Amino acid sequence: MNTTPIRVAVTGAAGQIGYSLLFRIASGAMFGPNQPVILHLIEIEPALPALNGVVMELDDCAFPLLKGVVPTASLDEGFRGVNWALLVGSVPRKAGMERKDLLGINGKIFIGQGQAIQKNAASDVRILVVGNPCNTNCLIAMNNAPQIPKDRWHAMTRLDENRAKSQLAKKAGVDITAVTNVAVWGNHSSTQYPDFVHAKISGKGVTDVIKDEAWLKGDFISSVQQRGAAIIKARGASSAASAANAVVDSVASIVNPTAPGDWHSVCIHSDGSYGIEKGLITSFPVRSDGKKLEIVQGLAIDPFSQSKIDTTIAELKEEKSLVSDLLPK
Ligand SMILES: NC(=O)c1ccc[n+]([C@@H]2O[C@H](COP(=O)([O-])OP(=O)(O)OC[C@H]3O[C@@H](n4cnc5c(N)ncnc54)[C@H](O)[C@@H]3O)[C@@H](O)[C@H]2O)c1
Ligand SMILES: O=C(O)C[C@H](O)C(=O)O
Repeated sequence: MNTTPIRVAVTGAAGQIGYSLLFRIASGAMFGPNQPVILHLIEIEPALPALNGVVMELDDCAFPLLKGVVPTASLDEGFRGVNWALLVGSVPRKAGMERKDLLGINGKIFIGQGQAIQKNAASDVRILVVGNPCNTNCLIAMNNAPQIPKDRWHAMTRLDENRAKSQLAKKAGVDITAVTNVAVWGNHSSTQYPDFVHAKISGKGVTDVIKDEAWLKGDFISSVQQRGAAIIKARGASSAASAANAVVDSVASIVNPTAPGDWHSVCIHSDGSYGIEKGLITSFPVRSDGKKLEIVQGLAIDPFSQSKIDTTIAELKEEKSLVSDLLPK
């Protein structure tokens, strides 16, 4: 048992995702069964009464690994000394909207949060942005915290990876664990490219197992791209439990070594790999050695994949230009 707890800040802690996420972190699902945690729960002032109810429920779980809870509306207090900052708090889209339509409402939240993380967090802080549009919100926070190394910033496409795996497993009639090497490229948006070309089923290329190329190039991609919207239509609210599960998966895959030969998807600061503009927060296939992430290099990108990647990167550039006034010069 480690004796020093990891301090984890969660913004929007009284929201839908928060309600699924906090209990998973406190139970040990994110950092393992021997790692104590202290939760810093950040909400806006009007949500503090609801947050108080969530804190009561956390108490009532008597989690052995939960060594403290700090509920607050103060960004300074909330981010003080934290090792991880999970930026969930922001407004979800409604039916008929694209995620980038939220930039005007949500973008500015990430200026103050980036600044407060830089001022208060532990020197080893790592950040995962979930609130949409998560890539560009992460770009805003990162650029407002220039002293934090760029490789600490992440935005979430693990939900898309998990969705893609589930679709491929169903189509091939195999267990979900047989599907590996699923890369999501680009933006967490309807332009993202879930890459079936490099994905594997039981170690074989997906195209050797699923012969229906029209499905792979058509319904597979669009169903992953549109899954968030389909859930909003069906539930009247955006995905929450599956999103929280993807947050747990994302962090666990960053802090633990990746299985040999496999990779996962997360959005990180582009270093120019695969010709993608430096500095954009872009989803790549990544591997971890338990300490550091690296972009998987050397994948051959065929013309079909390249055109999909070009489209999603063009959208990220467009989003960046829309928020230029939120990025310090
Ligand atoms: N990246 C992904 O894969 C993914 C998946 C699902 C949802 N999301 C996004 O996550 C976000 C949260 O979704 P939800 O369903 O939990 O929404 P929700 O409305 O249920 O909860 C959001 C919470 O954030 C709080 N909040 C708002 N502004 C805040 C601020 N400045 N500081 C702290 N807290 C603040 C609200 O009070 C609310 O409690 C949305 O933007 C949604 O689109 C992303
Ligand atoms: O689609 C949304 O707006 C919510 C979330 O980003 C999702 O992918 O489910």
